[in-house]
Amino acid sequence: MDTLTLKLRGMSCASCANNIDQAIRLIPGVIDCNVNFAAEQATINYDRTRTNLKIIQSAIDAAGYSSYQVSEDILTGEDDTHTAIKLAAEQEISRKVIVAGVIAIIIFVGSIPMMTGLNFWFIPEFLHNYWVQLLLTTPVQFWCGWGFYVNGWKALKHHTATMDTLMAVGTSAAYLYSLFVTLFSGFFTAQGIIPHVYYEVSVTVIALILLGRLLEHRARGKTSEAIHKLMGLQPRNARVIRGGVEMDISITEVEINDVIVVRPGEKIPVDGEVITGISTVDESMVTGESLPVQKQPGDEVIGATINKTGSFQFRATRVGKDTFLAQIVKLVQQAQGSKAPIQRLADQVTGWFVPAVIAIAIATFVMWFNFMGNFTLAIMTTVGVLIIACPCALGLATPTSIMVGTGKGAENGILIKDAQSLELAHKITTIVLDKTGTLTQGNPTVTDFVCVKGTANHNELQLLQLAAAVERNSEHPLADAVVKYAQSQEASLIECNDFAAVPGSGVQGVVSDRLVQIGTERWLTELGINNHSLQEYKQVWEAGGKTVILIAVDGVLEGVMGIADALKPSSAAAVKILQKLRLEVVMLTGDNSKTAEAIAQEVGIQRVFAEVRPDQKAAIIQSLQSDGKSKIVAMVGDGINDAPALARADVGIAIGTGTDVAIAASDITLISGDLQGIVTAIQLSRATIGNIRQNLFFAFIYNIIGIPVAAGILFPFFGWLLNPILAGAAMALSSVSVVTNALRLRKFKPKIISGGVQ
Ligand SMILES: Nc1ncnc2c1ncn2[C@@H]1O[C@H](COP(=O)(O)OP(=O)(O)OP(=O)(O)O)[C@@H](O)[C@H]1O
Ligand SMILES: [Cu+]
Ligand SMILES: [Mg+2]
Repeated sequence: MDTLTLKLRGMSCASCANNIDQAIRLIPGVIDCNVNFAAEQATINYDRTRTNLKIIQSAIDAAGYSSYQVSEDILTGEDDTHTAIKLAAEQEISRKVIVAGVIAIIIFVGSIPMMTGLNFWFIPEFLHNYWVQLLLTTPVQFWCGWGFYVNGWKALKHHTATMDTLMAVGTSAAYLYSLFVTLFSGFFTAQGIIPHVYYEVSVTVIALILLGRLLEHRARGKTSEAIHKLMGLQPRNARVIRGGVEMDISITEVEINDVIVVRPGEKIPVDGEVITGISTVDESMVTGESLPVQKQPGDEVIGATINKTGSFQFRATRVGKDTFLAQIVKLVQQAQGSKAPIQRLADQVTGWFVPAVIAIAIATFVMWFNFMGNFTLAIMTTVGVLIIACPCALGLATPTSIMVGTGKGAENGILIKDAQSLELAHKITTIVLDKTGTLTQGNPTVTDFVCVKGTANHNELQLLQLAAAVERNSEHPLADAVVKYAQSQEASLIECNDFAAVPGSGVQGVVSDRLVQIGTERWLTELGINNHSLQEYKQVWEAGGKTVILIAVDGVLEGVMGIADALKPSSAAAVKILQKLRLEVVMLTGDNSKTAEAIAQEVGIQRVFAEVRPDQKAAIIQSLQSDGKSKIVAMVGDGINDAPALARADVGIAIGTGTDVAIAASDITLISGDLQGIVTAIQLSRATIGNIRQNLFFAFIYNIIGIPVAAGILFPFFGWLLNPILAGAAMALSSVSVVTNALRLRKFKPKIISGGVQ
């Protein structure tokens, strides 16, 4: 399955998004599709063997819209063209708003003497002439309002209707009625009716709707501010050393393995590994971690972060669209384009909204004309209904908040992969934390080493050499610790053959013709290896929260090692806060239960699942999910062994400093690995969902109150009718208020809850 993101052009409201969605879904080979009105983009999952970009694009064209592909490289300036197109569109709308606005004012002023019965010397009488008004209105109707006809027609060709249909029909009705009065005023006077024109209705409504669109456009631009901020972090140039010469080159020319020089205060251009020099780097813009990070040779640096104190040189490891920053931008864009489950309701409503409104409009007309016999009121109420009933606020309610929310997440070092996880996060009831690398720093170090045969004859060193030879082949953090320890003891390197890793248990290999097996006590017991000696060491170390591994050579236990991995400074406090939020916090680890208990006690976790094999982690998540009603389980982990559990959990949260596999399997990534990020993610989810609810309220309330009032439901009781001009104003206001409310989310700041008394 392939995924494709296309930027869309030509949508005017949520019904347009629905139409495009349907058009794409009809293509054979398209598996899933998601059109986002606020982000103006479509994300399409398709089968490469059955369809392709061209077919999809022509289907969008055929539906009456256009599309273009977003470049994956954030630096190619592709986004600039998008901005330019948007700007041009905005300028055109502004021109139309000005023309329609000025003409509306002229017509209004012209009718003041008529309405008030007073004469003003500065208001020429001819302004009230029907023919003059016709002359003024016609360009507004057909130039400013042309877009309504074009889009309405496009929709009609596909047997659908959008807000443009409503606008085209509504304003045309007012215009044509007035035109009829202008041409045949005698017809009305003959029947004893004083003829009246309603040119100002169509002019003002067009002006208001376009003004609303303009404001909405501008405000919507701000919802993707976070992405632009992220993109803006990318420096333009890099200073590389090529052929012994230092030179400034454009960032797009930097290649992998280039050596790059960074001075104090400069931005690090791409991702890489330090080769010489020591410094501290401010990574807050990418990881959300406010404290500067020490860097020395061998450490990784992230592009777009700022070098503080020293100078250093590093080797580029990832450039272009592969850099960490580019990946973040891509993920955030995808998340912003995804659909939250809460939107389903709004989607369902928009689906039948326009046809329903047209039906209500017809019914209104029939009521007023056939039963009341009032043609003028019939026209005006119908126009009012058509104009106030617009689904665009409904279509904007969810996606605008999601855009701001996910962007806010990225700003705080929390990468949210899709809207669904953002929505779910505030409902989490249970948090499962992996031990190694999640609660602990994941930099295990060997602290104790004891050999069965004692230290005589360099037994220790020999055994260490055997162990390191095997562990060199393993990617496990514990293996790393063993290898580092061996290096510090100056153990020499030997070859290892027939290496095999048993996940969750240990590793083995043949070194100098001897079978070396390293792993858990349970595994060695399974292998039939007697491991009774050295128990006293093992127990003491485990009680101290250390991981103990056993080393056997040719089936005989030869030594034990105690490996310590310090807790992250944030762990205990984060656990406390989560518990304060009434979440059940659970620890899940592959490590020995005594070690696990010791660590759990240190951070304040009561429920522990230890000695869980990697393949069982997902099963435990599942059992927690079915443990009582409405359990929403989040899993936080870093390792490859956590991936199935992360995928299984309702919300999988990966530690950004962990493995790529874990990050890929998760829904949310805490870039810096600080567990406080879980709390922030939950708070952000709460804030976003609250904001969406307010938006949906705004969007629905206008229509629920507006449509019946416009249809004249209050007329029999109070004699109230909704002037079509007011309807236009209300409609424009509804989308503006929704977007403005979504923008309030930009003020979101993680609330610091202290671990102590609240
Ligand atoms: N390469 C290895 N060398 C030595 N022991 C290993 C190795 N791999 C696994 N083990 C043993 O298997 C146990 C379980 O490993 P596993 O990877 O499932 O969990 P973990 O990393 O200890 O903990 P967590 O599940 O909290 O991340 C380890 O505690 C260790 O004793
Ligand atoms: Cu609209
Ligand atoms: Mg782990």
